Amino acid sequence: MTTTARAQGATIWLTGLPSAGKTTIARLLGDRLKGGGLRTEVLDGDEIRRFLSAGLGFSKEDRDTNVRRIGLVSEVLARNGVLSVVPVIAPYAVSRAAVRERHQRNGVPYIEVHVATPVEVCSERDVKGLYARQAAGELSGLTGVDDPYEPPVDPDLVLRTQEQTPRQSADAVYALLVERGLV
Ligand SMILES: Nc1ncnc2c1ncn2[C@@H]1O[C@H](COP(=O)(O)OS(=O)(=O)O)[C@@H](OP(=O)(O)O)[C@H]1O
Ligand SMILES: Nc1ncnc2c1ncn2[C@@H]1O[C@H](COP(=O)(O)OP(=O)(O)O)[C@@H](O)[C@H]1O
Repeated sequence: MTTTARAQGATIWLTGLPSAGKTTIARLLGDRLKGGGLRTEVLDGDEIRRFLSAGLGFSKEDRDTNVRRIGLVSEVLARNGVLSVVPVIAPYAVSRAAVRERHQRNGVPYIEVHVATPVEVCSERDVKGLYARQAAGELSGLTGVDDPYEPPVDPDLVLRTQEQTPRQSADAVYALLVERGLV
């Protein structure tokens, strides 16, 4: 088989706070990529926590392990020609750097998108009710509230979703992929 630019995979990692918009954007982007006939996977963080990362919690160590595992799965997919979209918080810079470095070492494209929705907006959206539960004292260690989120220092793209529709956010990621010759 001849390798063409269109057969090149990549990891597209969407990092950000709970309710920032990662899943919504990943699904819209995934649908658009699949609709264009491209091999695409959206790695669902919740599903991974049920299986591959079953038993892991939300300590720094467990989150790091979770992110590195997902990074490896995504890299394997990407080096086999899949556009792998990863909507996972990945709160620690060191974990994200480890995933990026592995990709770079192995020549696999890696795109980091910061879904940079402010915590005030995320807590208003509160899709899963986590912010309310934290405020009610029913949950602790919520990313961005009483657990760290280290914002990416040099992401490939920053999305200010509070100023965009979900479609506009997904289109911005798609445009970056076009610019990088990945679609
Ligand atoms: N304490 C705490 N902090 C953050 N998130 C929490 C927590 N407890 C449960 N959840 C839910 O689990 C989802 C986060 O899983 P991730 O695998 O993306 O997180 S991590 O990268 O390992 O930190 C995350 O999903 P999203 O809301 O889609 O981001 C939450 O719904
Ligand atoms: N520009 C945008 N991009 C993504 N989501 C948005 C945007 N504007 C509003 N939203 C809304 O924010 C919520 C984000 O939820 P979700 O995608 O589950 O977040 P996360 O996966 O980061 O926890 C959804 O209800 C979505 O409709």
